[in-house]
Amino acid sequence: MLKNILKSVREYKRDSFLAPLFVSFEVILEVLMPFMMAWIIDKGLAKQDMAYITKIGIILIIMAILSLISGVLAGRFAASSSAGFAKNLRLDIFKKIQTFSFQNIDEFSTSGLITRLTTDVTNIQNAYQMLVRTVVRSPLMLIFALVMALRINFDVAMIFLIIIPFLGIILFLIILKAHPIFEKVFDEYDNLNKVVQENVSGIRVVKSFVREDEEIKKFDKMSLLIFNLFKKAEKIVIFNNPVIQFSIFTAIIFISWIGSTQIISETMTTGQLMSLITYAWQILNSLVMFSMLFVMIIIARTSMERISEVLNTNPNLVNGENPIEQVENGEIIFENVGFSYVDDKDKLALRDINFKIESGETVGIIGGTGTGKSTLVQLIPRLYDVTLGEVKIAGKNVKDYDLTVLRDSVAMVLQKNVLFSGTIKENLKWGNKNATDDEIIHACKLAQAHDFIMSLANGYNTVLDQGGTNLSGGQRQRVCIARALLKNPKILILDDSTSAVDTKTDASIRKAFREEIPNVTKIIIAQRIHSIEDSDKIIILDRGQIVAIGSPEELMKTNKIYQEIYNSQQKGGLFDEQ
Ligand SMILES: Nc1ncnc2c1ncn2[C@@H]1O[C@H](COP(=O)(O)OP(=O)(O)OP(=O)(O)O)[C@@H](O)[C@H]1O
Repeated sequence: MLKNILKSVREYKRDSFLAPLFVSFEVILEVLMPFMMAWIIDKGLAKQDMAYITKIGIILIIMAILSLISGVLAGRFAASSSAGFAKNLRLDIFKKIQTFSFQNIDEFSTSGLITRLTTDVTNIQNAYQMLVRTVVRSPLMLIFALVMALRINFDVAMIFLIIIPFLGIILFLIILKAHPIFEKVFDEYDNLNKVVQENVSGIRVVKSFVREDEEIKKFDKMSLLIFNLFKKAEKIVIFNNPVIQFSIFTAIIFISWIGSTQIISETMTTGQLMSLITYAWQILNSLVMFSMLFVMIIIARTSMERISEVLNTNPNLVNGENPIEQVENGEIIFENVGFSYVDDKDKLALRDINFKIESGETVGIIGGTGTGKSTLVQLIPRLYDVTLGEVKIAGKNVKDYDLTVLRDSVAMVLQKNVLFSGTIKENLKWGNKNATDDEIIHACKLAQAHDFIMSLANGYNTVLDQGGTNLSGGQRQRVCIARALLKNPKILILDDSTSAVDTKTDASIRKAFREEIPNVTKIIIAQRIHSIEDSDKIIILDRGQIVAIGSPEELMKTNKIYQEIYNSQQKGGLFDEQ
């Protein structure tokens, strides 16, 4: 886990090495200073030797300045190495997420991935910064101060050898108890992010349903849960400070008591006692720092586990060996296809799906909500892989194609398609980054988007807000269709993508498709039967299975479900027109 994450340090290895190096200089100087102060007291003051006091004083000042410079440099390198490491780590996670399949993303959840990219990386950054400064500083300070103390007075300094292992055990117990709670905290962070993400992206719906109070309550509940978990974890963690303080103050009292009796009996000098007390403080300091580092490591360990989960996940949709580099035509075959979102053959969202679509055909898919229409079409460009059976395009299993080639040949306008911030033209160019203005206009004309785009003050250069919220639902759908057309696909799938477009424009889009792109296989999922009644074939889905398949005329004659839908919508249509 650690190795995998530390790979992201890369070009910041030098700074990560320099920080502890300067920390070591700082520690050596800090530990030597009390020793020399003892000389001033014992040798200089006792003999009233001003020249000696001045000489050692000047050396001490130089050492203090050098220690300060080392400290500043160590801080600078620690900050740059940790910030750089975090930057690389974030990029590595982001890159990995780009390789994920829909299924991988479902497993982690979008909010889970956002927490990993933000909070978790920040935790690791903080711990790393502390680590490069403290990992050398604390043990070095502890060992040097201890050695110096033992050198001054072995018997008195023995007290530290009892206290340090005692504190080590306590710290270990604290980690053991606090770690599982921090783990829970981060899971709750995922949920908090989910609430925020849902609320912010759906703020218009929240407002139109006057759900602000409920949303605030939901958020408050989540925050309170995190607060309580943190409190619980901190209650355990906070315990280490008083324990350390108590132990060290006991040591200082003990040293002062023994030390003063030894001064009286002239087996110890005042300077030595003063140095011993300073070393006790340094030991205290390094233990406190060490315990803080431990707390950070407990938090960071949870974050590291969560991040390495992402980094270690192999995208479950990858190219096979020698992938096919070209899709010949738009013929689609489903053979005994079954699909489960949870990869469980007993929980199939689609079962026994068999059909053939000839290249260039227009096929409509209808069925009630949740019957598997979107699921079925997502198997064509391999957004998900089948659980059972095979999906073939132009006679070859979709798994045998190069993924990029496959997805370039299958343009899909998803039900929840999004536009990104940028101009309309930039969004359209997602379909083909080399598209000329003429090609863009042609695609927009086919999608019946050109006229409304031209009516905007800045035409194709109109800047869209995030999600394209400054366009109407129907306008957004048409831009998305044009974007898909620009890919020059062999197969075009519209997943309920004209639902917000008026019936007349919808008919014009279909007419344009028929006339202008006759060789492209078109699959249209629709709720309105009008949107598919001129298809070559219609597939009716019910509870994940095909219940009928045939031309609209055949179905009208033979299929009860189709007749019912047709008649009910026909009535609705007449009613609308009255
Ligand atoms: N990402 C997912 N993870 C788990 N289950 C899912 C996921 N997406 C859809 N499902 C489930 O699969 C089934 C089919 O959903 P699908 O979206 O294909 O239906 P649909 O016919 O397109 O519905 P609609 O017309 O409402 O869009 C539903 O029971 C749904 O709950």
